[in-house]
Amino acid sequence: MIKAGIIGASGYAGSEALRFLLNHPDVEVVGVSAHSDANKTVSELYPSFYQICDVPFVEDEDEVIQKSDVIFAGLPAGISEAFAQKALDLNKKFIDLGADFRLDNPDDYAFWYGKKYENSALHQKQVYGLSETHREEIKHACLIGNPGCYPTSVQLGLYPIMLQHLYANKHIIVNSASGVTGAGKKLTEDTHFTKTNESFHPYKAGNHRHTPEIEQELSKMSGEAMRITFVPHLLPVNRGIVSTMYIDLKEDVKLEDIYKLYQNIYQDEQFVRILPLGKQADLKFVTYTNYCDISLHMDERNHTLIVVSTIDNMVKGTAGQAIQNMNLMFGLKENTGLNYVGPSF
Ligand SMILES: NC(=O)C1=CN([C@@H]2O[C@H](COP(=O)(O)OP(=O)(O)OC[C@H]3O[C@@H](n4cnc5c(N)ncnc54)[C@H](OP(=O)(O)O)[C@@H]3O)[C@@H](O)[C@H]2O)C=CC1
Ligand SMILES: CC(=O)N[C@@H](CCC(=O)OP(=O)(O)O)C(=O)O
Repeated sequence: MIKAGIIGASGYAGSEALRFLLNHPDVEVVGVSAHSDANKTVSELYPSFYQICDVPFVEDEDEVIQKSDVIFAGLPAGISEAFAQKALDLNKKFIDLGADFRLDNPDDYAFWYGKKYENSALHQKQVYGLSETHREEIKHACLIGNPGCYPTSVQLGLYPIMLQHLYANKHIIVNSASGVTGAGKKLTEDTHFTKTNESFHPYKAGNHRHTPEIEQELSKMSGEAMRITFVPHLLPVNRGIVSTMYIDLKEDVKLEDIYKLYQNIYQDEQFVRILPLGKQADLKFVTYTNYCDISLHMDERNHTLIVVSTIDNMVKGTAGQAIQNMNLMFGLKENTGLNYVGPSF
């Protein structure tokens, strides 16, 4: 059995990782940590765990790190470095659900997150954890920067286009909408029920911190410096992301050929489903699952491809992705513990 621990386990990302790990046949959860809720049991904080996980959160992250073979960190940006270093010193594997090991360029991290990489040597070991595009590196990694939720949906939606250079220009417009769990459990003025319910609005338009992560990875896929204009929106649902991407295509590229290309590139990927032409990706059918559903559409008049990509931000966008990566790191079948079907209605 793999011994797994979660630090920052009282947050949304950490508790979602716990939900999946408890159902994983090859994992034993050996420790969970939290600060404000230290000494409360998991089920006191989250009643869905009642009689399933009644252990208390401990305050000391080191205790969890020492007991575990793999540590999942669901912490705010800027505090994972020291924990990751401790884990690696003890030959453990570390999967960071936050943004501290995603960006290759320290200047990008400093600019977008307002913090510096303190331990440069540690960042040489980081591997970007989008399983479908970095599989071989992930298998040998000890330190994973699990992708952001929006970047996961966008990259999976654009990967075939990037690989085949089907874009007419290197600038792509991306509109995304996320459920409110994306903002974490801490209540803010903008996440009050009264403010989100029956509303829908953009935020951080053209200025969201996932922009450099998306550009970094699209550029690696295409081998060219890609740029995006990214506009996230807050959707009054608990879970789910819908990303809509608009790509001006090279001449003579047809929708049917693009559909075949997507089918071909994703044919062995269980968690990426290319919907038949004419169907529309819908977040309802991926919620609570590790699936990413993609639909393809053509604006014929402007020769613009429209790609719609949907995921559950808490699963393929966070915890499910992290467990998919753990499976790869430990040589398990990649879908172990992740075979959930979404709701029918
Ligand atoms: N929600 C989502 O959809 C996604 C989240 N992520 C990332 O995952 C990480 C966690 O996000 P999320 O779960 O949403 O956030 P939450 O605010 O829900 O949880 C944060 C967790 O971190 C703990 N924490 C806060 N400050 C400290 C500290 N100084 N030292 C130790 N623990 C601390 C909190 O515990 P306590 O309050 O007890 O201190 C809590 O357990 C973030 O980096 C986020 O960006 C990534 C992808 C998607
Ligand atoms: C709806 C909502 O607020 N979403 C969050 C997503 C953040 C997130 O999860 O991003 P990291 O993993 O990079 O921290 C946001 O826009 O900041």
